[in-house]
Amino acid sequence: MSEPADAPVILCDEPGSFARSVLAERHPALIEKVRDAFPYDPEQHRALDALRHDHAEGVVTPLDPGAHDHDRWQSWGREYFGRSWFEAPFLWIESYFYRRLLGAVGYFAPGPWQGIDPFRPFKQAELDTPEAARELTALDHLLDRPADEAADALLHGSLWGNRADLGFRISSGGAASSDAAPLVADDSDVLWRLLPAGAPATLCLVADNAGRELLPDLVLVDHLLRHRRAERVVLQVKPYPYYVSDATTSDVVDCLRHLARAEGAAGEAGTRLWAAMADGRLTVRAHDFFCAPLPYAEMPDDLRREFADATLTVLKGDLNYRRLVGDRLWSPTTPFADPTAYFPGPVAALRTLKSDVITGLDADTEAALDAEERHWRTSGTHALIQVRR
Ligand SMILES: O=P(O)(O)OC[C@@]1(O)O[C@H](CO)[C@@H](O)[C@@H]1O
Repeated sequence: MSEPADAPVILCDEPGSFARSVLAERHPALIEKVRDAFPYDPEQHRALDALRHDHAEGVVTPLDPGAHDHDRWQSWGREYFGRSWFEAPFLWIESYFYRRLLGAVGYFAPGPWQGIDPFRPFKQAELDTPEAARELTALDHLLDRPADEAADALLHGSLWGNRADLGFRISSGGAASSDAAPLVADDSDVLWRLLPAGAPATLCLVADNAGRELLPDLVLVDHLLRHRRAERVVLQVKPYPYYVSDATTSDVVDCLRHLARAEGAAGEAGTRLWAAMADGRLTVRAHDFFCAPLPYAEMPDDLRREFADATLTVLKGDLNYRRLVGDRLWSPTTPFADPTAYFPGPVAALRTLKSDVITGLDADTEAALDAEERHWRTSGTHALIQVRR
């Protein structure tokens, strides 16, 4: 079994590794996708060219000294500046890549492009797909079922919604789905015991992707509030665009509007959620730490207090999992409770597997996965619900 001291931090220099492929293939493709999606000016094109070149062949350079977050990144990245992008820890360099991409298109600098989300067209297109429409229509039947049965179905909808990750789809050739496989770990009974109906629970939901992941997340939130499994829900999103499709406050607004305008049960859920925002039962927060290149073990005190005050914190998605347990090559049978022992309150991970990090499997499951599929850790075809009380 791996201990933190001997579970190696994932770097990007290992030939053939998933982390290396993200840097070598996913990031350059994303730069071009963003470039094609906007009528950028010559300066923005030059900045994108420079980022692409540095990323492939150059070294990691610090932010411009005038950048609002220069000092923060200086302290987070001191040891990686001046080295190849491929020598940095995977978790750190991916966050820095997104920070630099936003910088290249002028997201942070005062001027006409300030605050224009370069990923917005992709996130919005998600909402208008026939698949998204079908998922909302299906709620008409689902929400008629007994509350516990509906709760389970909505929990799974939110879990598998995590496949709707646009970064992942850039490198998986667009495939977002296959039939849902049995979960590789399933603590959903523990999760439901932490949220019994009628108890005054506060749920903290740390969102991941916008669009087709956030819609089922919001429908789940509506169900928990409506059936009194939660008295209050705090939805934590990113303070700025990140990892392509991660949800920001604007994306929450887009999804709530989309739901509220829908027909049938989806529209009713949207109307209830709109009201829950107005009366404070549903709150949106966007802590800076959610875009930091750090594991949750290094969270600041104010966020630690928020998590400590929640009855349960649910972390959605693959990146949140990496940050929760640490972006390390754990032995898969390392108990989930070990690397999450520091977390200040009960915590659940809802995640489809899209990176090498995994803990909490039993030995038989690990053996079956190894026998069944070479890339089970990164293919996005497996999922888990893990809980540490
Ligand atoms: O957090 P999410 O949206 O579930 O997944 C993010 C992701 O696609 O991006 C990283 C590589 O770019 C991996 O951790 C993971 O595969």
